[in-house]
Amino acid sequence: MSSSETTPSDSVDSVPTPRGPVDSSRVPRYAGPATFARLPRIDETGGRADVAVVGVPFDTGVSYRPGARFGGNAVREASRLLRPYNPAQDAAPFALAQVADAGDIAVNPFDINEAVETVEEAAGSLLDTGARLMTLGGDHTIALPLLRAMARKHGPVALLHFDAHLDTWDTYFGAAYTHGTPFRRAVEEGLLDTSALSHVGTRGPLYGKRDLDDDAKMGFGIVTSADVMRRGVDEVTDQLRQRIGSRPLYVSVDIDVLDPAHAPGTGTPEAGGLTSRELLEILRGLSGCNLVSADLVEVAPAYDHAEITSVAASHTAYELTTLMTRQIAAARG
Ligand SMILES: N=C(N)NCCCC(=O)O
Ligand SMILES: [Zn+2]
Ligand SMILES: [Zn+2]
Repeated sequence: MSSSETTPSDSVDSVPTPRGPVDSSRVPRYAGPATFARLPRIDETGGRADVAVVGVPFDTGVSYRPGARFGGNAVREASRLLRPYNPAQDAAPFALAQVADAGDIAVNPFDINEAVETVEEAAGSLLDTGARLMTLGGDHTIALPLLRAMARKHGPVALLHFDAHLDTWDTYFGAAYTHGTPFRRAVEEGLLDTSALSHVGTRGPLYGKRDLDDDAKMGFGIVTSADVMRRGVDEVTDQLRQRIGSRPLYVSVDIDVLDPAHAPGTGTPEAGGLTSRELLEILRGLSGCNLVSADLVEVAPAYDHAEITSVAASHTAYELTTLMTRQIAAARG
């Protein structure tokens, strides 16, 4: 397929021209194995990527429906339809910097502690090459080792967390590492800049009012899904941007932030969520933020229909990737 990939012409001095996606006008987009957006595998770019898309097929941390271990590959399949120019951000993301698919991290499904260590190590190795990460989960447990790797590189990071759930609960069945607890652990470990923590899209029943009190004590601000509906995307995005400022920013998107009408394929669905249009617009509004890496988690394709969820997820990852490549290109001048 290498003879049919798009070859962007606007290379920057001393930076190799990025190798782009397979050209879908010459090779049918449904042909061949799936990589994210039909981009090259990282072994096809000499192990080099400015943004590495990496899968984490792991769902041992879930409290309800399993299946997010298949999420990354479902997103890759759905991403075959993405195109090289992103009009909403006026950018050709894969021409601005090298985005490559780094494959999957092979994590132990029978041992959460070991899995968490494996993710941290693999993420750290990719970050050490200079890449930013666009991680495709997997359940939300993986945000903890990803944030450990981020903090090691950047120090405590600002967090923008899109999710129906707080994910700052303490333990489930006595277990500290679950998909409902990563951000409490991250605060406890000092991985986050507690002056810039926001949940967006929060909704649904809680265990008690104390969940909110604990969350606020950790430093989180909450923009509920009803806030997005009442105040609108622009006002909410302005507020989030002010809170983030120029800090290194990590974005974690749990696909259940979307209403089940927009993302049925997930393990812990909650009614009354964001539309995919709202999510994509808020993300686009982050342009200029110092986005150091992002994850997209909790896609569970067994509950999906007509790829509704994985298509929304692929577009979410596309907007996040575009933000990162724009920033990389701007820094190169
Ligand atoms: N989907 C994520 N990440 N967390 C949901 C935890 C919901 C619960 O079982 O209380
Ligand atoms: Zn959630
Ligand atoms: Zn979550």
